[in-house]
Formats: sequence, structure tokens, C-alpha cells
Amino acid sequence: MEQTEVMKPETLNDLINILHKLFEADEINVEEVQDIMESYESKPEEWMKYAKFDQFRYTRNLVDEGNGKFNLMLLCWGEGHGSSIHDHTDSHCFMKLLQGQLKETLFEWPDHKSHGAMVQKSQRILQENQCAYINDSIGLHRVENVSHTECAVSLHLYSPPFQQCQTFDQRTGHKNTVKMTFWSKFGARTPFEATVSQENN
Ligand SMILES: N[C@@H](CS(=O)O)C(=O)O
Ligand SMILES: [Fe+2]
Repeated sequence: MEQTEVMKPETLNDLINILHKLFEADEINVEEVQDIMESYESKPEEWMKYAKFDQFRYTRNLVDEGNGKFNLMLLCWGEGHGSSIHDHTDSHCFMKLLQGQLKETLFEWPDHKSHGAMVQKSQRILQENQCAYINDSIGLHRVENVSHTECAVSLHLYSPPFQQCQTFDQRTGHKNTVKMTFWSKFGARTPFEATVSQENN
């Protein structure tokens, strides 16, 4: 469509400016946000300063606070790193691959009657520049970098922003509330005290 072409972000900064405009409105158009995030062609030199990896688990690196309407962050996945099964605290979640591939497994919410293993709905491999979308009405997911040789980097937008989520045990469906923290903010490593309670990975 013409509109999408006009809105095509040439740089990460361009993308951030367009997102600010879109999220000024009370209601957002999920497909429009998804299309615009997908149409940004990842250029590592533009996001490199946010890409900080940990040896043991995936990191969350804050890029932009979206005027309070959204949080935009870079997630850095080392070889074999993955998340727990989790929800998204009633927010929109957009997830764009900037580098590498990620496996996304969707699960149904556990119901109160079933005490057994959680039900898997689908699984897919997200490719570079692809933008996925999920919210709590679609279900729960687990995200993994299954590669043993390549790292992966993804750009996540959450609206409204949230600081905690629920994680689920795949075998029992039992849930826990966990606090989510940032490994870095605006390219600077977060002080140690603030990062100890991260538990979604
Ligand atoms: N929702 C997760 C990342 S992912 O596995 O989608 C987080 O924000 O840490
Ligand atoms: Fe997620």
C-alpha cells in the first residue's frame, strides 16, 4: 500500500519517530505497527550500541520509552538461550528479528481443571526482519535461540509498558509472577543491584 511505502523507516531512528507518532493515538492498528516494524531493514551499525550479551541468559536492553506509551527494547540471545513460558501482562507485544533466527512456541493458557502438561498450539521459526505479534488473548509463548553457533537479536515493543509478567511450568501449568529488568538502558549497563531478580530466562 502507498501509506506503508511512505512510512517505510530508513533507519532505526526513523522507525522510533514513526512509532512515537502512531502511539500518540488512543487506539493503535496492530497490523500497521507490525508492517512498519517489518519494513525496517535491520542494519547492525544502527542498533549495535544496545546489543549487550550475557554468557548465561538472554538480556533486555531498553532503547526507547515511547513517551510513556510503549517500551522498545533489544533482546540479545546467546547460543541456546531461551525464555520460560510467559504471558505479556495484557499488553501488545511486537517482536522483530534483527539478526539470526528465533523459535517461538505458542501454548494455551492452562485451565483450572487440567493439572497436567501445558497444551502446545503451534511452533514457528522467525526469520531476520520478520515481525511477530502476540497478546494474552492469543496465548502464551516460549522464545528460544536454538542455534549452537549463532546469536540472535530481536527488537520488542510492549504497549502499555510493563515491569512484571507470569511464567508457567510446562509440566504442571503452575505459574509465578516475576519482575522484569533491564540489562542496559539507552546503551549503558544497568547497575548490578537492579538486575538480580530477573527470572524469565
Ligand atoms: N516477552 C519476553 C521476551 S520473549 O520471550 O518474547 C521479555 O520481554 O523478556
Ligand atoms: Fe514474550
